Amino acid sequence: MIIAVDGPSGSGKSSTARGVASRLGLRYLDTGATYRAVTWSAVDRGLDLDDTAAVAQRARELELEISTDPERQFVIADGTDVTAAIREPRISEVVSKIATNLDVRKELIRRQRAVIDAAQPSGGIVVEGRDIATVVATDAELKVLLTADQEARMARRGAELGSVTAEQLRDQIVRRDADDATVSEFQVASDGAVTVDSTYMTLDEVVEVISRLALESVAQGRSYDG
Ligand SMILES: Nc1ncnc2c1ncn2[C@@H]1O[C@H](COP(=O)(O)OP(=O)(O)OP(=O)(O)O)[C@@H](O)[C@H]1O
Ligand SMILES: Nc1ccn([C@H]2C[C@H](O)[C@@H](COP(=O)(O)O)O2)c(=O)n1
Repeated sequence: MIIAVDGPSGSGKSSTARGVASRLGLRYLDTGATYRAVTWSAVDRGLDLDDTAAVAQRARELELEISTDPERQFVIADGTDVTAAIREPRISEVVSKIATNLDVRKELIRRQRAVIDAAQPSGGIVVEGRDIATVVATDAELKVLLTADQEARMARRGAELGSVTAEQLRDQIVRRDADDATVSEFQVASDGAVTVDSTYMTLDEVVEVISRLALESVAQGRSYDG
């Protein structure tokens, strides 16, 4: 089974997808972490991030190991544990440049699909990002567009980051979504996707709703099979 969770920044995709995977005993893939790892590597090597060919070459060459255990997440890039480093503001500020590089996307989508395929024998995977339902795993059994209004998303990110200015928060949420939306459609639900608006829901409630939708889609699949 594949559960796709897409949506804008700060809507709760990572926390929710990880929670659903833990609850249902599935694997979990944070596709944003793959874009962040390439960004970390390009910055580490001092590449010009506007040099799309050089950055795409880096994406193809990077040795990337990403955990799909929802209880123990890590990312290793060329032998370095970058789990924490890829979340630093210096990476968040520039990651959209790498995520809008179409050759980088091609390479990372190929790798993401390989991870998804590898998870199938163990029961399935919850995959979160921006283009999972529309590009990476169009055959997902359940497609969720997870939203929350902009104020709620900015407040959540503010609480997570601590002391940040309103301008920094706006950059993290509004500017990044605008840039990312130039290459992926994550602001309206794609065909067959269910929209879950988490603005007034707790994290536990969102995990509960999506887990229930997943179990219902499995039950429905069984009855179609006869
Ligand atoms: N329903 C919720 N209610 C309140 N806080 C939430 C909820 N869901 C997630 N959060 C909190 O909001 C913050 C952002 O959540 P998360 O990182 O999961 O979002 P995201 O959509 O994956 O963001 P990004 O795409 O930018 O990585 C986290 O601190 C998380 O704990
Ligand atoms: N499937 C995906 C996943 C992520 N992105 C972009 C969006 C951000 O610019 C960056 C990091 O994502 P985050 O960790 O903040 O969710 O990668 C994308 O374009 N497609």
